[in-house]
Amino acid sequence: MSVFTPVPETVLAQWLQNYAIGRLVELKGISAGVQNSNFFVTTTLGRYVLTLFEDMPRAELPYYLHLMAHLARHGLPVPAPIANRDNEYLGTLQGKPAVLVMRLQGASDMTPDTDRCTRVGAMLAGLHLAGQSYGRRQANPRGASWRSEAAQRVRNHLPTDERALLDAELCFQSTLDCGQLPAGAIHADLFRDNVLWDGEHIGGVIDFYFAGHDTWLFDLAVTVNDWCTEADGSLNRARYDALVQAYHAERPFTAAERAAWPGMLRAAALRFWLSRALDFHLPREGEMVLVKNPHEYRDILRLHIDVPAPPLPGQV
Ligand SMILES: Nc1ncnc2c1ncn2[C@@H]1O[C@H](COP(=O)(O)OP(=O)(O)O)[C@@H](O)[C@H]1O
Ligand SMILES: N[C@@H](CCOP(=O)(O)O)C(=O)O
Repeated sequence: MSVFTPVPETVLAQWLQNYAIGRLVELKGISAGVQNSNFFVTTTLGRYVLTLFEDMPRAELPYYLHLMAHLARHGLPVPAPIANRDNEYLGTLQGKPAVLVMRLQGASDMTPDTDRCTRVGAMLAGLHLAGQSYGRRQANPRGASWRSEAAQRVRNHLPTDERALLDAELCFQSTLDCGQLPAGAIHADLFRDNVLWDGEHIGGVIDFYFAGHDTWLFDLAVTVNDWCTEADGSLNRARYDALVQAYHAERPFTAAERAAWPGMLRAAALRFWLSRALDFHLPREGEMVLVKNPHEYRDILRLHIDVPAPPLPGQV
């Protein structure tokens, strides 16, 4: 369920007068997603998605919206936010910060083949390169300091074996130096459900609300952990090779990145193990939150420790 805040049609019709996109034809709540209230909005001029931000700080929202606008301007299939008549992306609706973005074509694919992994790898490299000229900067909200803090909050709720795994992993992560790795604006949550396929093409990349400044390699590791793993957490070699080679062809890896890769896959697995374990053990009160299985990411982490992934392509 993703409509936490209802929006009556009469209220939206009035609110749309702040925009130049015609009159309201249809409003429909969207049943996917876990963070915000989302609606499909059709007007006499086009199709849009309305998002009401439920608990994200208003001050952080311009970073995400301007990043989406920047990437769309660079030709990436990212929903461009719509400016209102005051030339602002962010408005207020039902007391919540609210934005309209373009509705993109397509549907997500939870069982992608190697061709789709190739396209995602190439698109992610393009997203990183286009992000180099983005002028704003905001730290990855789920970066290294969040991970340490989240680990302390969840640690005592874990069974003994998981607590030992967490302590050992935090200790390992604290030895890694990411200072030499190329960094910039990253999506940070490029899961299969955040990519819409329109035939063989990527019709849309959505949900930029975990984006931030961090290493490009972290973004790639998040993507590989979701797109290239089997149900037991092991890597699917064909999808893995397709995705990382396509990325490398657009934006070649550096030596420092190749050295950091095994640790980065672990950092990315830890990030989602922690957020899911927090949602599981310390659910946010009063919200209808879809809790995803934390064990999936605990197991991906364990497998990266036991069976390091094949090296990234490039000169040794
Ligand atoms: N710009 C868009 N174009 C088309 N569909 C979209 C767009 N934005 C969101 N959606 C649809 O809405 C659903 C929920 O959006 P999402 O951003 O994942 O929500 P949440 O922020 O709550 O996790 C997506 O699965 C997708 O079906
Ligand atoms: N991709 C994350 C959860 C983030 O939820 P989203 O619906 O906003 O993408 C996970 O799988 O844990």
